[in-house]
Amino acid sequence: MSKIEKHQPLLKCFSYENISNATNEFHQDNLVGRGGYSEVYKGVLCDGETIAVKRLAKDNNDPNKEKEFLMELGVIGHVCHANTATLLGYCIENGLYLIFNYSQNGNLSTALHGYGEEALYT
Ligand SMILES: Nc1ncnc2c1ncn2[C@@H]1O[C@H](COP(=O)(O)OP(=O)(O)OP(=O)(O)O)[C@@H](O)[C@H]1O
Repeated sequence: MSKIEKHQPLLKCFSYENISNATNEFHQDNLVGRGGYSEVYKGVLCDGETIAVKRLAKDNNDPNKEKEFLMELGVIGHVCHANTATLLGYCIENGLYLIFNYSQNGNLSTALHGYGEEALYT
């Protein structure tokens, strides 16, 4: 059992084939956003569920990026809010990936800034 499976037993471990098929091999048409160290792609799973796949940029010069990814997995995995996308799982094949349900509101930051300060307290 991997460290991730041990600490996040409720998260699904996706195969690379699964997320690659869902995003049409990470086609540029499916690119919906860029973060500080990642790219986010929209995808559709076989069962029709729409997902957002956050792909950690391949940058071997910065070991902190992998640490950040694992931290996000740990923190977001426990956050539940109407305006946040739910973390469904991860993939650790051919890179590092976080899989969220696709949210029209984007991510937590977009939701908070988009809806004003009161969103922080509701
Ligand atoms: N679950 C989601 N559904 C739809 N769009 C999303 C989702 N998650 C992220 N995005 C889009 O991707 C963009 C970048 O993602 P995000 O903001 O999570 O990266 P970041 O946290 O700013 O940067 P990083 O995590 O790489 O440091 C967002 O602004 C949003 O447009």
